[in-house]
Order: sequence, then structure tokens, then C-alpha cells
Amino acid sequence: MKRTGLFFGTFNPLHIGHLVIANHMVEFSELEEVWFVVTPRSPFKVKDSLLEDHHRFQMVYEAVADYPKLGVSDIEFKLPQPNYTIDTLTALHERHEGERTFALIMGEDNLRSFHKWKNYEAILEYYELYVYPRLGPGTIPDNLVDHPRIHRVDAPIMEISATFIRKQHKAGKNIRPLLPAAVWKYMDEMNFYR
Ligand SMILES: Nc1ncnc2c1ncn2[C@@H]1O[C@H](COP(=O)(O)OP(=O)(O)OP(=O)(O)O)[C@@H](O)[C@H]1O
Ligand SMILES: O=C(O)c1ccc[n+]([C@@H]2O[C@H](COP(=O)([O-])O)[C@@H](O)[C@H]2O)c1
Repeated sequence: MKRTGLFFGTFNPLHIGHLVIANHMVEFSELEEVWFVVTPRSPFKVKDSLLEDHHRFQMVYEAVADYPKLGVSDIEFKLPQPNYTIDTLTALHERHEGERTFALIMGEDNLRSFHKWKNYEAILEYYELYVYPRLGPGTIPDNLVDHPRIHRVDAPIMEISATFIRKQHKAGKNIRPLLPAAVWKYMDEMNFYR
């Protein structure tokens, strides 16, 4: 059984913040591989110049091509929207039963609002959570502090966002160092976020 960490996001586009976290998890936690799960529509997010699913998928695919322990999943493309993580976990579990065990990777910011996720208690009952530090307001609810299924991993804090990248790229700023080379190339050639 392979222990697979799942890193969910819209990845519009994938940036080095995402890549550093995923790589850190796979090198410095019990996780043996990490998959980026590209989400068509996140429950609490408004669509802001969201590229088509296949373009976001392709950019992740190319960015992780030479990272043997990293992968990308399109499982949510055919699931109902908005995409609730519990439903995706169930679908992945069914598809890979006996072959992989799945865990969730999440920033501290998401852990602070995790109690608003669909069936979050069920997620915690069946899956491990690997949490990395993230700046931002709010506190972690008492019942989630020291929870036996929540593991803290001391990954570096990289405060960049895809929103910043899209906005500044549109404004003509050079944001190239914030993107994996393959993502930059794809985005530039396709004239995205202009
Ligand atoms: N710099 C970062 N460091 C660590 N985690 C991040 C970083 N940026 C985003 N994340 C987290 O990675 C996951 C996937 O990110 P997602 O692409 O959905 O958001 P984003 O990069 O913040 O994009 P946007 O600005 O479009 O909302 C989310 O859980 C998000 O909180
Ligand atoms: O399942 C839920 O209720 C739920 C609520 C909010 C977010 N999520 C997942 O968390 C991922 C990151 O969310 P966000 O809004 O921080 O980009 C997103 O891609 C979803 O897969 C899931």
C-alpha cells in the first residue's frame, strides 16, 4: 500500500509555492508520493479568470513531469460541481482500494475553516491530515488542536498566490521566478491571463 498525499486546488496556475509544499511533504513526511488534484470548482471560491480544467491540468502535468514522486489527478473533472473533498476522497478510495491509502495535505489557513467543509468529521474519521504552516488571521478550533489524525509538517512559508501572479502578469510585471519553468512556458505561449 502506497501512502499518497493529496494536494487539492484550482492551480490557476500552479506556482512554486504549491510545488515547494508538495515536494517538502514527499521528502520530509511519511507520505511516499503526492498528487495534485485539480479542482474544477472549489466550494467557497468565486471564479476569477479561471482557465479551462484541461489547461490547468496540463500545466501541473508538465511541471511535475521530472519529479518521480509527484503526480496530478483529474478525478474531479467528472464529479459533480462544486467539488466537495469528501466525495473525491470516496471516489479515489474506490478506484485505488488495496493499492493506495490517501491523506489530505492542507495549509493552516484551511484548517482554521475546516469545520465549514462538507462532512469534515467524516474526513477526519477516515483520513490523515498533513498540515503545513501558513500566515493569516484566525485560530485553529480547539477540537482540531492535537487531533490524533492531524500531523504538522514544518514546511517553508511561501506567501505567494495565483491571484497575485495573474494580476501582476496582466499589469506587465515579470512574475516568471514564481512559476515552474514549464508553467511559465505554457502560459506565455498560450497568452493566458493577459
Ligand atoms: N503560497 C502558498 N503556500 C502554501 N499553500 C498555498 C500557497 N498558495 C496557495 N496555497 C494553498 O494551496 C491550495 C491550492 O491553491 P489554489 O490554487 O486553490 O490557491 P491559490 O494559489 O491561493 O490561488 P488563488 O489566488 O487563485 O486563490 C490551497 O489550499 C491554498 O490554500
Ligand atoms: O469539501 C469542502 O467542503 C471544501 C471546501 C473548501 C475547499 N475545499 C477544497 O480545498 C481546496 C483548496 O481550496 P481553496 O478555496 O483554498 O483554493 C479546493 O480545491 C477544494 O478541493 C473543499
